[in-house]
Amino acid sequence: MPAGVASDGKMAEKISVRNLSFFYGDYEALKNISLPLYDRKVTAFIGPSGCGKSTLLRILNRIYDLYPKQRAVGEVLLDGENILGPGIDLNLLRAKIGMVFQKPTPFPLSIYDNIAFGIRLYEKLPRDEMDGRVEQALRRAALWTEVKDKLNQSGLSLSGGQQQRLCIARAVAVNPSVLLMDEPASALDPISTSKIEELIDELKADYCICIVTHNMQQAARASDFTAFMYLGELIEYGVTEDLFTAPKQKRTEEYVTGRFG
Ligand SMILES: Nc1ncnc2c1ncn2[C@@H]1O[C@H](COP(=O)(O)OP(=O)(O)OP(=O)(O)O)[C@@H](O)[C@H]1O
Repeated sequence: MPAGVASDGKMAEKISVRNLSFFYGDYEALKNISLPLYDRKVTAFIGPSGCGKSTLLRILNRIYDLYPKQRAVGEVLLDGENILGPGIDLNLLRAKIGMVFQKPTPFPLSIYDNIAFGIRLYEKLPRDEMDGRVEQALRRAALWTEVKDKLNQSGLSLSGGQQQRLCIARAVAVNPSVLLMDEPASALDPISTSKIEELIDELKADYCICIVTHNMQQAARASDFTAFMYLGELIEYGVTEDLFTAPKQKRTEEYVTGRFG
């Protein structure tokens, strides 16, 4: 059976978001959202500023848990298990669901240790195996040839685009099954942006990828499915090409054609 296909021949639903609402204190930032996130596909979250895209992404690995007064209601099933429930090991969850932020955030460590640091949290490996894992992660993030001769230099010495690929390498190094990306290319120049988009296209062979983007062309180019959100509601979800060429909702059409937002 091909990867990413369930036993009944359908695409495998890696994450199922079900009746999800989210509150910052009393403010309801997400209202009863339900959608599937398929394995080995890219899903883009789009919508005008403040519609809840980042909030939705941040629920998927429970980053909101770090903040008091933030609360999710509903279910987010990862391989059938509700990750919003009690008793979830958050470190394990964040190893399974990696996250890449808008601004590259390398640790102030060597390139090598940026990758090894995360692996050491979960596994104790002899040096030669660790070397192999670091190389593998850097290759996956299309960075190896650029850094292989300077692994001991600081991650902060790299260009912005390289730093972002280092962060992607750091996320994939712990063998996640889902990658969340919050506007991963918005701080980068056009060449670095297209490298990140190419990389997303390669990585989707192995991961379920969710990407928040303000860039309509990027969503259209890089994603298989798109969710259009507005004021905390999911207005429309579907195959990216359909949503861009034949949107069902008027507000989706206005947004994707640039008439508002
Ligand atoms: N820490 C917070 N405390 C209170 N309200 C918040 C907080 N973070 C976000 N919000 C509110 O929740 C709503 C959704 O915000 P969110 O950042 O998810 O939107 P977004 O679609 O990602 O926006 P942008 O495209 O501008 O990043 C907004 O109304 C925002 O003001």
